[in-house]
Amino acid sequence: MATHLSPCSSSSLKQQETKLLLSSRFIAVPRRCCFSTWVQFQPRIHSRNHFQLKSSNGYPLNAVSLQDGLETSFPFSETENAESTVSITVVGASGDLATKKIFPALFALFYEGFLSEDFIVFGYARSKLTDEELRDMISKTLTCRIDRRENCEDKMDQFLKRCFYHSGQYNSEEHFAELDIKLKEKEAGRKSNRLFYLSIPPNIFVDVVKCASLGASSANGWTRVIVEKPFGRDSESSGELTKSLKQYLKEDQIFRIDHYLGKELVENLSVLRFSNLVFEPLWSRNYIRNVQFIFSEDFGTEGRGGYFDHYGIIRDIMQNHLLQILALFAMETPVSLDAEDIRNEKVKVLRSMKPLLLEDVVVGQYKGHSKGGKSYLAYTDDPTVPKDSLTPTFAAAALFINNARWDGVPFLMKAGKALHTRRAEIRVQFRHVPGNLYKRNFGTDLDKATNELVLRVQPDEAIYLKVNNKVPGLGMRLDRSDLNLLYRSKYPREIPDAYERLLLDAIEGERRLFIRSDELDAAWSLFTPLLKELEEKKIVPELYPYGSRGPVGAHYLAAKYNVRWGDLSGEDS
Ligand SMILES: NC(=O)C1=CN([C@@H]2O[C@H](COP(=O)(O)OP(=O)(O)OC[C@H]3O[C@@H](n4cnc5c(N)ncnc54)[C@H](OP(=O)(O)O)[C@@H]3O)[C@@H](O)[C@H]2O)C=CC1
Ligand SMILES: O=C1O[C@H](COP(=O)(O)O)[C@@H](O)[C@H](O)[C@H]1O
Repeated sequence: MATHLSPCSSSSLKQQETKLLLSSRFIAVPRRCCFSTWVQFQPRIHSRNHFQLKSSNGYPLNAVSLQDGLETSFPFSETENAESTVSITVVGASGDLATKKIFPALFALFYEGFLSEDFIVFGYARSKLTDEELRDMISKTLTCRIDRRENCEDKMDQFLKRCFYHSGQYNSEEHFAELDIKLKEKEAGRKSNRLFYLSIPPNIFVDVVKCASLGASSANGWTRVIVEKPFGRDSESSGELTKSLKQYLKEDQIFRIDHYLGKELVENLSVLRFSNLVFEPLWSRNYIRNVQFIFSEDFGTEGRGGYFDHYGIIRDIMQNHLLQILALFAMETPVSLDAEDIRNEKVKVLRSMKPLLLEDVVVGQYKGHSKGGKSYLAYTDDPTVPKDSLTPTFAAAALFINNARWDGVPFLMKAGKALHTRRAEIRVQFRHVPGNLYKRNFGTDLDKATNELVLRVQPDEAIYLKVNNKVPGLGMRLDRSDLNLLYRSKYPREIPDAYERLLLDAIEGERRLFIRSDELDAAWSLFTPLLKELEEKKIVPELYPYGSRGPVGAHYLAAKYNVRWGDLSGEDS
């Protein structure tokens, strides 16, 4: 990774700490440090400068050591940090994602002290709004942490004062040049670091990148662009998108976001695996019988039918969120926690996957249903969805990794809208105990006795391991229990939203949780042939009632590989 680190002895650390107390120019960074787990767990004497920014991998990061996309690089010192500004322009500011997720995440970062004193937020969209109107709109969706409400109103006011709006077309370089003038005014001659968040429909990504990069790039700091999914709809369109983006940006300026990578439990997956001796030795075909990645929502595509019908659940959830988790789950140990080392390992896994066959996939679509006196509309009842749409709102798939570690292990995925519950989890089912002495105590169904590790990503984050134990008392009755790390009991503090982590990482230049273009290519290579076949053969999805557990085809698919879906086992359903 192209970072320039300034080594620092403990005595110079002390000098800098003194400097810190004396000079108000250093305010921004120490506040960040106060909340850093790195500060809590890293030794104080560190070979790197301890005022450097902290990234989500727990290491301090020299965030702007390289002017991303510019030819020259320069070391980033605290002095420069104090004299530089960060602006975040949310393009598509009037939209759903921006108001629901991005502005609230920025506020949370500000509230927690993770944004420097000098940050600026700009909303950009076509809607004609004044600064005040933007503030009014945003203020409705800002929330305070449940457990930390002190000064929240004041903080909101302070945050809103740093938010501005510029109305413009997405394909007008001139309008972005006007934004540039406004940004420069706020930056007041300091070095400017600029982050653009593309919270807009994908058909205008390239227009915006072109106009923003030509009209509003930073002249003296970094310019980065967060791109929301979907990154194309198949290998070809994704390749074209990448090519077009790279006309205006370098790869290191592009931050392709997959917000599932910012979720707490997904972050914890690698920690669990690589920092516990009890798990890593088991992490292979020798002990793991199958792995399941499950996503379900208890609501349909209401309000997003127009978008969804063009993509479907495989592109919306499987090709990105679930596949990214699979790659993290199955990758070999990376050389280090550096972004490139981790992404190299993820790409290797993705490229080792067996082509996905139509016979290993089940698709479904929800139909209308009445329950408890309430009627739920079918997917095709949405006026923005064609009546004869074959777009799947549910899919299940069995995937395989052709490598020594995972040969023959089914990796099952299941994703659906309008199901009976909202849930995202990773389930690892271990093999049966060979020659189990207690076999007869379990009856004929040995599956009931296998260990299962569950990472519940949401809701109610938890990691639990199903183990067998003896029921206390005379005799020998066995039972299954959960060794349960329930986050709300162990860590009563509110868990930050995924967008907070990802925005902070983008600001700090940490790319670990963003998708590199070769990862994206590999992900599309896996799904594109299947998607084409589904569409060319006009495969009719199996209908399932709104609010049900999905099509029965998913059970047959699992059964084909001797698997039972863990979420429907009765214990956890
Ligand atoms: N909403 C969500 O929960 C999620 C969204 N995403 C992705 O994030 C991005 C933004 O999503 P979302 O906020 O829901 O999108 P919206 O449909 O709300 O669009 C965002 C803004 O873009 C402008 N816009 C909308 N349609 C068009 C159009 N056809 N041409 C030009 N401008 C248009 C509008 O602003 P104005 O008219 O003022 O210019 C709108 O406020 C998308 O790429 C989406 O796939 C990803 C994950 C979840
Ligand atoms: O990317 C998407 O994710 C959301 C689900 O996100 P979550 O964080 O609320 O679980 C999904 O509803 C949407 O269809 C999809 O585009």
